[in-house]
Amino acid sequence: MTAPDDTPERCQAPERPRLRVARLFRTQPLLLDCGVPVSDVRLAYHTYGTPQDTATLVLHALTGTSAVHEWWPDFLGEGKPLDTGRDYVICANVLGGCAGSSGPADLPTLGGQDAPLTLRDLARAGRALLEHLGVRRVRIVGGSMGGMLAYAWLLECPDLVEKAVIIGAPARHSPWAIGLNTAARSAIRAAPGGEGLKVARQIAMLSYRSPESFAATQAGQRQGVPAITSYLHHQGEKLHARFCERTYVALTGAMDAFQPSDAELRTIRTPVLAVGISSDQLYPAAEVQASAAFLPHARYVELNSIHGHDAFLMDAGNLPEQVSAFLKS
Ligand SMILES: CC(=O)SCCNC(=O)CCNC(=O)[C@H](O)C(C)(C)COP(=O)(O)OP(=O)(O)OC[C@H]1O[C@@H](n2cnc3c(N)ncnc32)[C@H](O)[C@@H]1OP(=O)(O)O
Ligand SMILES: N[C@@H](CCO)C(=O)O
Repeated sequence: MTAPDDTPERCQAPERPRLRVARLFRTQPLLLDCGVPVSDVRLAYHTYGTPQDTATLVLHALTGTSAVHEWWPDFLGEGKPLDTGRDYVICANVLGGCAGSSGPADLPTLGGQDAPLTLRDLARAGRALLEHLGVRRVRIVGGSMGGMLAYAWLLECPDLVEKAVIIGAPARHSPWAIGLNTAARSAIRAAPGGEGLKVARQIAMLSYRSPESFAATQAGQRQGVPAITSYLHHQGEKLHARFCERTYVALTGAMDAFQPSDAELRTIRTPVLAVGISSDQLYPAAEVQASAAFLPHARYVELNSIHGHDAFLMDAGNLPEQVSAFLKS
């Protein structure tokens, strides 16, 4: 990863993707929904393509980063939905994240605890980044947490959003999703310092794939233990090496607390493409479809894959073509 800088790239097209950091809310603080004001917020971001005043904004998943080229190669590039030959593509690590943006350790506390963040807080911080970059209108594309955050953008910044693609995400968390996050946060609180985060990732991984996916990829033994056991340990170690437990608690808390009403969802006038994933155990396709049904201008399509929730990242099928067609329409 190259060193970040805070220079908006107005005059030249970037040669290689580069992490930049914008410093926002330096004169006027961001007032979080919990009532705490935050000044001098850092948002780390990548841009792709030539700067324009209309952009495509990518909203990453829970443990994602702004480096879309690293995690979504099927979607980013010339002729792809995030068309670097035609569009100005922006992705920022969310407020509260741990990939260059201001995270819980940088933010003020509330009653001695990390100040709770909301998805609307994250959207408001993102809006300030767009202003910093001179962007007036956006098409937004988000998967998983990024899809829920897209709902927050549609409610918080309807004036900015031209259209939205919401992949593998409901408008609000079900008891099932909150329950999984509760168990993950309990693990972190029971074993702070890393071991709990590893267990949290193991729990989450079981909801990100499917029984059929693991039967296909993790049958049998590996080094004397069931392959799935060794796989989950490996995934726990991997997340521990790249993620922060306070961010995990903050972002899962923000997702769980986001509960827009049916009436609020019906006010969304923006055209939306909602995508369910046939084998999603975390956010069942029917739940994604039911959320989209509240939106007056939503179309629903389904990605068929055995690989569960993570299919949008690893087994996208013809979804890139469908997203391209929607964004160009
Ligand atoms: C690649 C990145 O961009 S990660 C940084 C940014 N992260 C994000 O944006 C979040 C979104 N990305 C993700 O969640 C993930 O990267 C995904 C879903 C796209 C892919 O997950 P992966 O873990 O790479 O894929 P998969 O489930 O196939 O696991 C492969 C890994 O498990 C290891 N593995 C597979 N089976 C086993 C097993 N039985 N025992 C031990 N290890 C195993 C592989 O060796 C490989 O390890 P490595 O990643 O250290 O090379
Ligand atoms: N696997 C993705 C999806 C989570 O929703 C991540 O780790 O962020």
